[in-house]
Amino acid sequence: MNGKISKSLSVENAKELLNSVDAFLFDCDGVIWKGEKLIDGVPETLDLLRSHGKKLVFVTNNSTKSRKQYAKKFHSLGIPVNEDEIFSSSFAAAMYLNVNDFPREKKVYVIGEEGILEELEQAGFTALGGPADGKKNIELKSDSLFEHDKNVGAVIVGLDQYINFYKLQYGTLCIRENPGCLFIATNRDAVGHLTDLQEWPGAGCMVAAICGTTQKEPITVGKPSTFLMDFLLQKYNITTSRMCMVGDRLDTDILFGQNAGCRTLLVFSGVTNESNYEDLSKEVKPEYYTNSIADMLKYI
Ligand SMILES: O=C(O)COP(=O)(O)O
Ligand SMILES: [Mg+2]
Repeated sequence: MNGKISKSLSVENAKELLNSVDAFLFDCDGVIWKGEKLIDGVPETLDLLRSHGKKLVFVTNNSTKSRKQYAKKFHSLGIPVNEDEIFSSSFAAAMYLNVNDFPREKKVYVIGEEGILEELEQAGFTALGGPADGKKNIELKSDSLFEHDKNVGAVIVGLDQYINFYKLQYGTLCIRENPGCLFIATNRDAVGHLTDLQEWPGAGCMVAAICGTTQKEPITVGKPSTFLMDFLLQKYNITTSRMCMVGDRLDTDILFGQNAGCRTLLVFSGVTNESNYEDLSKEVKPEYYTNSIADMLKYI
């Protein structure tokens, strides 16, 4: 909807949107929850949409969990969601290697958390790094040489609250010294609502660190890349023009929706709000915007 004027969601257009869409694609952080806390009215809204026969799908850039771990989180918050309704950037990273025939005898170094490791393992890949390297310290001594595995053929970088100098050196050496080593970013979100009260550094800052050391740009598999859309389309026989992407970030969620040909709805319950919207929406404009998905309860 670039170039067009964005509209505030209202009784009239919410009904039109509902009638012309078969699936709602929801971003998670800032739309469904903030950290461990559900956003008000979300379970009721999802129930309402399901009662109208809509398919609900969850597309998250947060790579710290696998699809299985996300399904558990949804259940613990009282929302019944199946693993196959979740499309996370951790899954995207493993699938990128899969569809590109990454050799199973090669290894993958992970700057990130458990979610990426679980998805790699499920896809049959051997991973190194991740949380296990979170407590490793470096001592910069004149005679010490940092050894890395020459068999690492890909480095995946995602959100990592335990990022350290050891992981930065490991990932950097693999990309710089192992011939053909891939540099994959799960996503490049600047910040995210990892807790309910404030925003925290997003995967974009971990990715930027490795861009800085290697002077290379990664392959990004999460939003706004439409890589995950192929998997979604394999599962749901719905044309993208009858899907609506709902998110709190313009440069990932809304752009992903637009890149894929979906309708788009921006919500002000996460990183974009009424005060920064004007500034942030210069390049990417959603079709609709509203305070929270719970507004649909009023409009539908
Ligand atoms: O927290 C992040 O990195 C982004 O996650 P989201 O795509 O669910 O908003
Ligand atoms: Mg979000």
